[in-house]
Amino acid sequence: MKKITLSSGFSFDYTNIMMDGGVVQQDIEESFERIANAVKASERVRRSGVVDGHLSKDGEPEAVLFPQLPYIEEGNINSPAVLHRLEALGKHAQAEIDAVVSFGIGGSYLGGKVLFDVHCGEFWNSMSAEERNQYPRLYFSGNNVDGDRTEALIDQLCREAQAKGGNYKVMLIVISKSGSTIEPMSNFMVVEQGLREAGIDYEVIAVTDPHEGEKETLLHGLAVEKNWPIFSVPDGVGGRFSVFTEVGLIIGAVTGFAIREFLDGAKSMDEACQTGIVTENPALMNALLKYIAAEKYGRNIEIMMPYGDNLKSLSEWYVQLLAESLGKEQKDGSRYGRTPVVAVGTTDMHAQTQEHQEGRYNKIVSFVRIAKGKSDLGVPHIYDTYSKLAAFSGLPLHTIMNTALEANAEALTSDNRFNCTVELPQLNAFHLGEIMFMYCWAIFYEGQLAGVDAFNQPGVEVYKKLLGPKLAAHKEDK
Ligand SMILES: O=P(O)(O)OC[C@H]1O[C@](O)(CO)[C@@H](O)[C@@H]1O
Repeated sequence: MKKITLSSGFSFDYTNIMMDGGVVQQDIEESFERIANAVKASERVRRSGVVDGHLSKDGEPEAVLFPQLPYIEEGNINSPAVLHRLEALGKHAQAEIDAVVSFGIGGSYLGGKVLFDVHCGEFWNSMSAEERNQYPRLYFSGNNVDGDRTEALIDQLCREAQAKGGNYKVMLIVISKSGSTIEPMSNFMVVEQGLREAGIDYEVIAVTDPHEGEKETLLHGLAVEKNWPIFSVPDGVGGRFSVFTEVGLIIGAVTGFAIREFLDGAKSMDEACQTGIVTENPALMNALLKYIAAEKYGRNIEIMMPYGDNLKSLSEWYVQLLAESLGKEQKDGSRYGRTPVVAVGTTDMHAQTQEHQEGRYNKIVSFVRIAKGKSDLGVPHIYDTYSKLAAFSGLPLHTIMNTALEANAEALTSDNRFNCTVELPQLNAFHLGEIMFMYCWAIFYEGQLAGVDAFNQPGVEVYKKLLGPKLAAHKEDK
């Protein structure tokens, strides 16, 4: 068995990548120089925030500061004062706010959504205030520009206001690093207008980078003008790494999620990911095997497949992290990239697994397994006269889910289909911090191995340049 297990119980099992017909020891040995360079680069970024070759959108050298995020220290991005301010906001939300609407897209949405799903689950907004421990309902918006959804959201807020019959207050949290992204800003304006027209009381909080290059960001300027409280998307932390900053933590704070435990988990993972011994460093091993699997064995698609409904957004978060970080030009002018695919077990065993099992040999399936579920609900023995139902009666649902994962992994392995499994002892804030930070480091290491700048995203500017004039033309038509 090939597995890295940390003292927390977190493990990364890569047996089914290094199986017969898979990545071999020699592949790893041939990468020793690259590995040593990647480790050196990781030491450098920790020490000085410098990643060789990384430039900002404006072509200026830019610091990379995600490694310091787990550490709550004076002078750090997450200082004690930052945490206290978030906690105070949480208390304020608990005492005075009925519903929060969080506007954001990409890194300004996906991480917060993971925290929400894991902590609150699907039915949070239907629970009573008491069941929510007085924390507000929470809705996301600005993750698209779909007027139908936004109108339905305003209708929902109006219904809630009416049902409460007075004293109903909404908090609008507008999150955008660049401060002018179309999706969150347009939806924010529409919802704000909707609340005004409905006479619903609201307050606004801005989460943004104060400046982009020399210039103040639009959202920052607007917040100053309107006197809205401002939280920050810090310089040196790209959106897809920002779940460990106020961007993600603010969603945790207003819902009562254990943000300190989350950062603790990240810290514990950070410590594990510092060693240059590949067989002890889960992020480095992840990066290395996936890089070799793509470059030498053509496995350049990654199916991210956690088992559990509340983990679908983890898969979506990972998609941005992988795609935006690594899908780009390499230093030598060639191209790199592994295509990420969102999947959830067991659901997608009935939708995607056919292709994983019998399609092209071009993918890795990355499973995430939660060893112990929160619920111990089991299937009752009420139809045991039907042998097909008796076959699983008496079993906890969680056992059925995890056994399905094992069967899936075994089936894939039987036909040389690469797969690996991250296991968390349970799904809590600490282990969530561990797994999310492990993937941040894995992406860093893979960027180094592949020779790409994992911290820019120049490719997204191309369509943006076309979109501006197209929207302007629509305005002229009017
Ligand atoms: O936080 P912002 O600046 O609104 O950007 C949202 C997302 O859009 C992107 O810039 C891509 O267009 C992502 O990198 C980012 O996470």
